[in-house]
Amino acid sequence: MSAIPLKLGVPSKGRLMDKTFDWFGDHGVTLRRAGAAREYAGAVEGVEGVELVLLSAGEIPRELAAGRIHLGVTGSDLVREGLADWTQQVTELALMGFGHADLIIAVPSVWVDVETLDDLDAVAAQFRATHGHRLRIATKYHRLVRDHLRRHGVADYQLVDSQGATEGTVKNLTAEAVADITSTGETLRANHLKILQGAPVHQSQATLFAAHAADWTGARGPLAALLARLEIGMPSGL
Ligand SMILES: Nc1ncnc2c1ncn2[C@@H]1O[C@H](COP(=O)(O)OP(=O)(O)OP(=O)(O)O)[C@@H](O)[C@H]1O
Ligand SMILES: O=P(O)(O)OC[C@H]1O[C@H](OP(=O)(O)OP(=O)(O)O)[C@H](O)[C@@H]1O
Repeated sequence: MSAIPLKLGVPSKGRLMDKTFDWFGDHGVTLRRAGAAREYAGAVEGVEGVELVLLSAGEIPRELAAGRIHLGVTGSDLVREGLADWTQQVTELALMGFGHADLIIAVPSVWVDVETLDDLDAVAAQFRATHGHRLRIATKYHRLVRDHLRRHGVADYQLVDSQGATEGTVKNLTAEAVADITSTGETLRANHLKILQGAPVHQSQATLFAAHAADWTGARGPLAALLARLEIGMPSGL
């Protein structure tokens, strides 16, 4: 059997999976899981030469960077966080219009004097003098939050790693503030946190990416056919 030239990585479960399948279906390309329900293999109907690879949304940035998949669907936040210099490693082919979430910074609602990043900066300097350690911001988005705070001149803080239930860290006294994804805002409200005013750190949505490091020999034909079905222009430089 000859190797399938173009590999398309899509989320295998979680929030983005069903909507990814629907998005391709709406564009005339049927993605189908192959084999048993728990087998992470699949087929693409309607375009020749495209193999479906089912992966966790969180792993897709790494697989793109390594060139093990040619195309991948994942949140724009995960690519920016996971890949240093992401524009050198992938090209955005389509913003898919679902999986919207904002990466924001939030502080306790009772901090009535803190509404903006400038206020946070002022409080952070005071905090260090009073408590003997820097104000702690819990997050799993280290790269994006550091870059954002650097751009806004906030320096007197430390990040503490939180890979889940991040909004609980303030109540648990392991952080004073959080930086996390929100969509409805319910988790923040339930944990008595408020979002700082101003633009979010990042506005994320599901995005179709192409990998620069993939072997495109033999894959450009299937890519052209797939992009024609999706009504996306052929990117330069692949
Ligand atoms: N509350 C939310 N509402 C909408 N989108 C969200 C929300 N939280 C996270 N997301 C987005 O969903 C994507 C992550 O999806 P998901 O949690 O399914 O992936 P994951 O972390 O790789 O999960 P797993 O590894 O368990 O499969 C991210 O791009 C993120 O921005
Ligand atoms: O604004 P909301 O609609 O309330 O959604 C926000 C929550 O959703 C995500 O958590 P997820 O469910 O992925 O769990 P996690 O704590 O493991 O990150 C995110 O980390 C927030 O905690």
